[in-house]
Amino acid sequence: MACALLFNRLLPFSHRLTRTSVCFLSIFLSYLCYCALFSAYTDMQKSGDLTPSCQRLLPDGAKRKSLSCVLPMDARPSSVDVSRLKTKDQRPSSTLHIPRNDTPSAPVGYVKFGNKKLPNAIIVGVKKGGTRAVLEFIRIHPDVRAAGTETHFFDRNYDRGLEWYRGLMPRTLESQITMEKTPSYFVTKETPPRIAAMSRDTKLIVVVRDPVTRAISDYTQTLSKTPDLPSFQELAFRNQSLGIVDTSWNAIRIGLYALHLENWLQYFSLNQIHFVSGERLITDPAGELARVQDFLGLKRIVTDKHFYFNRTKGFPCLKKPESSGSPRCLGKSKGRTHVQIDRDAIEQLRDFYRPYNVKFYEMVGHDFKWE
Ligand SMILES: Nc1ncnc2c1ncn2[C@@H]1O[C@H](COP(=O)(O)OS(=O)(=O)O)[C@@H](OP(=O)(O)O)[C@H]1O
Repeated sequence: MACALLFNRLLPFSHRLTRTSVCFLSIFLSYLCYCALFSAYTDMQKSGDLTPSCQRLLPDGAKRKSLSCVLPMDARPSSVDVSRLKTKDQRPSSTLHIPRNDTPSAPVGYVKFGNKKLPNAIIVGVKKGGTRAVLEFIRIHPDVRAAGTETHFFDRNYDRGLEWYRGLMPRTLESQITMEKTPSYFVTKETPPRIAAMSRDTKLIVVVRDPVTRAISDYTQTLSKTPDLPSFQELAFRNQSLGIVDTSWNAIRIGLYALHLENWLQYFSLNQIHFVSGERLITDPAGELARVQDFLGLKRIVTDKHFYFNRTKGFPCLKKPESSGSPRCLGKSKGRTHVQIDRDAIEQLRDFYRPYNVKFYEMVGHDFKWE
């Protein structure tokens, strides 16, 4: 418009026809330029040419710390072939799924790498053995990601199917291990064949603890939720004066490790199962974690420098990460003061468990020294 007015004032009428043609021509040329630019931009989006911004976050060698890749919000396709990412380590398993509005927790401008995979390793037990500590300690390893809650898939939720189970897992890069822990698996008869049906290569971790202490810990937890529970002795013995133990009580039954292990060995070989000492996990967490990392085929990254002994808690806790945050101890339900049980009852239970413990030591080739 401004162009037309200017021309009207400055030039005589005879030239107006030519001027109008020039105006139309320039509008038409602008339209052509706009079309060409727009189609090039759309092609770039379709081809997923997002490499430059991802590469800034994923330099060679920066293996898997960068789980997010910053993309401009207006250049986000729903699923992008990441075969263009330069190195294998930069690539998630097959496709880069970029969530849309169904991930409200993701910060604006960020997308997540990786896929949800079925677990490669499961902490299958034992209840009150120290399973939470092992999971929380191993998951600080950059090559490990874990489901936060106990899924109970193989014992209570099996009917929901493997896709439901997979949906509970965190996203992982191809090189990362997916883990979960559900301590009741170890004593559930159906679990070993079900895990074997998912994958015979699944690595299994069992955190074991003196079965007498474990039973008292289990009872202490139940009592905290059910204050009118009968006494420990009433539940543990059918006849205490005759020393007859009630093996139908779960708190006792769980500690018969040799019996449960026999069931597992029908489906898995011993070298697929790693036993963590619940006692040493408290006195030497770094040593136990070194063995767990070896078993999982991981570089020993979780070491002494990650732990400190918290005197108030009476347990090892995780040190403050370098970047930010605060030191982390497990919650109040871990490391409770145990209910006092009389010495005779404890001695009777030790006598009861001894042959089962010895059998267990023989089976696994390690003496846990529960005396
Ligand atoms: N670092 C650290 N901090 C706190 N607690 C620790 C730690 N390492 C091992 N433990 C022991 O873990 C016991 C709880 O075991 P679980 O996590 O397997 O319990 S549960 O089955 O998930 O309820 C818990 O048992 P209780 O002491 O009887 O409460 C602890 O003894």
